[in-house]
Amino acid sequence: MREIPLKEQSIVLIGFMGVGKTTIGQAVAKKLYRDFIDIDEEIERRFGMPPKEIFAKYGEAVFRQHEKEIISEICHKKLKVISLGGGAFLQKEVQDVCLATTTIFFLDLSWDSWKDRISLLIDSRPVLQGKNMEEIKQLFDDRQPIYGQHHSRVVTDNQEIEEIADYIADSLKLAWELYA
Ligand SMILES: Nc1ncnc2c1ncn2[C@@H]1O[C@H](COP(=O)(O)OP(=O)(O)OP(=O)(O)O)[C@@H](O)[C@H]1O
Ligand SMILES: O=C(O)C1=C[C@@H](O)[C@@H](O)[C@H](O)C1
Ligand SMILES: [Mg+2]
Repeated sequence: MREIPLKEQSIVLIGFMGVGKTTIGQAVAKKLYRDFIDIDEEIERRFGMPPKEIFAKYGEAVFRQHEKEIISEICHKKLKVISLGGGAFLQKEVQDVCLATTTIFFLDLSWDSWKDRISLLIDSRPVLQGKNMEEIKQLFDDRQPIYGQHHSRVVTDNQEIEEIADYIADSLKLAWELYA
């Protein structure tokens, strides 16, 4: 398959759950006049239920299989901004298809900042259910290496959503100019 030119590649946001992929992805899409696709919302639309219910009714493996298939399909589309779910990059096939077809930004938030956000996440994120803080920290640490494969890393501690989105949009415009 022919390589997608840099400027036309979809932008993919990765990172641990709750770092802001969905929120920031929406803002980046607006700034770049692109369509926004959130993979969790896409899975929810196709199943007619949110990830938490899919996990409870069908199990994580079924969720991951659909997540992988949907990402493989959507990454080949041009000119989108795509936010993945926090665990999507656990799958090698997802890493490979995103690296080959898109420009990937890793949203990097420290544990100290992330833990202050937990009340916003605890009810809706199935992988946090039933875990104590120590176990959640372990999950946070265990998952960091999977986000190591990316094209650009953005440290998001103490940054407003709009500031992060501006940074991503501006750095993309610079890269498109430099590598045109
Ligand atoms: N930079 C930020 N500053 C303050 N709050 C933020 C920031 N980014 C995101 N949030 C808040 O954190 C919460 C989680 O954000 P969001 O749903 O975008 O995370 P996510 O990375 O998409 O998570 P998931 O991996 O579970 O899909 C939301 O309530 C959002 O408003
Ligand atoms: O980090 C995870 O494993 C997940 C994050 C969410 O975005 C959802 O994709 C789902 O709740 C699983
Ligand atoms: Mg999200």
